[in-house]
Amino acid sequence: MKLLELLSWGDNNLVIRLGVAGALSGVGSAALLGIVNTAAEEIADNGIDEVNWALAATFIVLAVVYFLAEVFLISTIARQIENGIDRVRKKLLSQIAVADFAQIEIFGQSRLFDSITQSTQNISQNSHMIGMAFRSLLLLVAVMAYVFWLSMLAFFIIVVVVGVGILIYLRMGKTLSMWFGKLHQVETILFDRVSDLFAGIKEVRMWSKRSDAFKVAFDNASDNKAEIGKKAQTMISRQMIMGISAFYILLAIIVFIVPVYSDSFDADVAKISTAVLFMIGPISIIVQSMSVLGMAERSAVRMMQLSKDLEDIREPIAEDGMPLSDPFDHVSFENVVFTYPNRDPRHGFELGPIDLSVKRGELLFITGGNGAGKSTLIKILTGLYRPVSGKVSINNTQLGPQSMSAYRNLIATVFSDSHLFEELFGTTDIAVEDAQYWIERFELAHVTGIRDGRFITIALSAGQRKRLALITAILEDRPIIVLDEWAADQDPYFRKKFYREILPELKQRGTTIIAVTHDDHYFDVADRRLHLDTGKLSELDLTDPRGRI
Ligand SMILES: Nc1ncnc2c1ncn2[C@@H]1O[C@H](COP(=O)(O)OP(=O)(O)OP(=O)(O)O)[C@@H](O)[C@H]1O
Repeated sequence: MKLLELLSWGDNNLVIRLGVAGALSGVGSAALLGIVNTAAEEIADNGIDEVNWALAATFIVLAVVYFLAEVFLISTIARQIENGIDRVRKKLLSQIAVADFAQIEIFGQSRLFDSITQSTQNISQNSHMIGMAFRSLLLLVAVMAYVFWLSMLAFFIIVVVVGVGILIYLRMGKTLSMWFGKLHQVETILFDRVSDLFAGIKEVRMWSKRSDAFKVAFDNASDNKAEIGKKAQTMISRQMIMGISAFYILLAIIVFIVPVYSDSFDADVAKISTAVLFMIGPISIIVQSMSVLGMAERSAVRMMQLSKDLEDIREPIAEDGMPLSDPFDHVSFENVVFTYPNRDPRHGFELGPIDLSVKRGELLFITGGNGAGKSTLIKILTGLYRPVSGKVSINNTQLGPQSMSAYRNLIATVFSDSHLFEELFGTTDIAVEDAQYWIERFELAHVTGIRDGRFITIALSAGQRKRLALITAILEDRPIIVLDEWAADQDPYFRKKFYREILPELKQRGTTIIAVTHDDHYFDVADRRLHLDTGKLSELDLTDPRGRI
C-alpha cells in the first residue's frame, strides 16, 4: 500500500509500532468478546444465582487493557500520520528546491500545489479514519481467530461470504477509482481557472465580453466537478450499503441455514452469531473508510509519483559542495550551448555557442531584440540553467557538480520577474547604517525602511518594488550582480540616476555587474557591450548602432 510506504519514509519502525499497538487492541477486544460469551454460556447452562466475580474482574482488567491500547493506537496513528505527512511535505519541498530549473519550469504549478496542499490534506484530514480502519482490521483478524477456535466451519463460511463481498466490492472499487481519476482531473481544471481568475482579475474586470466568457468557462469547470463529484459519492454510498448488506446475509446464513445442515454447529451458533454481530461495527468502519482510504491511497500514489519525477530531474550538483578556493577573479564560458528541454526542435531556439570571459569589477551590458535570448543567457551566466554542452570555468577551474552551488553564491540577481521577499532571508545581519544608506540612495525612505531584518512594507509601486529588489541584491554583498532589464520600470529621472550614479558607484566598490538593457542612451556607461541576435552572441563596440533606435 503506497499510503503506508509514503508515511514510513524515514521511519522504518512505523509499521512495527502500528502492528504492536493494533495487535494489543485487537486481541483485547476479542478477549472481551470471549469473556462475554463464556459468561453467557455459564448463565445458559447453570442459571444465575450469584455474580461470577472472577470473570467480572477479568472483564474489567481486559476492558482497561483494551481501552489503553485503543487510546494509544488511535493517538499513535494520528501522530504518525501527521509526522509522516510533515516528512513527505518537507521532502517534496526540498526536492523542488534542488530540481533542475529548466525542467521544473515545465512541471506546471497545479501539480506541485496539489501535492503539497490538497493531497496532504486528503491524508491528514482523514487520519482518524485511517487509524480506525487499521484498528478495525486488526480487530476483525482477532475475532476471526476466535471464530476459527470456536468452529472451523463457521470460519470458512465467513471467509467465503466475505471473500465474495470483497470481490464485488473491488469490482465496484475499480469503477469508483475511474470516477476519482476523473474527479481529480476536473478539480485540477477548476484550480487552474481559480488561479487564472486571481492572476487575471484586472483583465477580467476590464472587459465584460471576456468576463462573460470566463464565467461560462468557470461555471462549466464547476458544474463538471459537481457532476462527477455526485457520481463518485453515489458510488461510494452503493459500495457502503453493499458491504453492510453482505454482513446481514452472512448472519442469516449462520443463524438460519447452517444449523439445519450441521449438528455440531448447534452448540456454538449463539457464540458465533454474537461474534458476527460484534464484527458489524468494525466492518462498517472499514467499509466507510474504504473510500476515504482509497482517496488517501490515490493521493499517496500521486505524491510518490511526483517525488519520483522530481528525483528524475534532480540537478546533479552537490548542495553542500566545496567552497571556491580563491576570491572571484574571472569567469569564462567556452563553446557553451543551451536548448530548452520542452521545445519542439522544428521551432527550436538555440543559444550559443558562447565564448565569453568576464573579469572582476567589469560592467557589462547585454543588448538584443525580443526573443534574442537575453534572459536565457542570464540564466546560463548565473548557473540556473545548465549548458547542454561546453565548459564554464571560474578562476581557470572548470565548474562541476561540487562547485556549482558555490558559483551561484557569488551572484546576486534581480530578474525581470523577480520575487520580492518581505523578509531579508539570508541577510539578517546587515548593518543598519548600510541599509539606511541604500534606502535613501534609492529615494524610498519616505515610503518604507528596514526593521528587524525585513522591509517595513513592500506594498509599493512596481518601480519602487524593483528598487527594493536591487537594494536586497546589494545588501547581499556578493561580488557579482546580474540585472535583467532592471530600469524598464523606472521613470526617466531615476533611470538616469541608476545609470549615471548607482551603477558607477557599485562598480567602484569592486562589484562585477552584468545588466540586460534596452536603454541605448546609456550604453556608454558600460565597459563592454554584448549583443544577442537569435541566440548568437557577439561583442560590439560601445558606439555600435545595432540595438539603438
Ligand atoms: N521556458 C521556455 N521554454 C521554451 N522556450 C523558451 C522558454 N523561455 C524562452 N523561450 C524561448 O527562447 C527564446 C529566447 O527567449 P528569451 O526569453 O531568452 O528572450 P529575450 O531576449 O529575453 O526576450 P525579451 O526581450 O522579449 O525578454 C525565445 O524564442 C523564447 O520563445
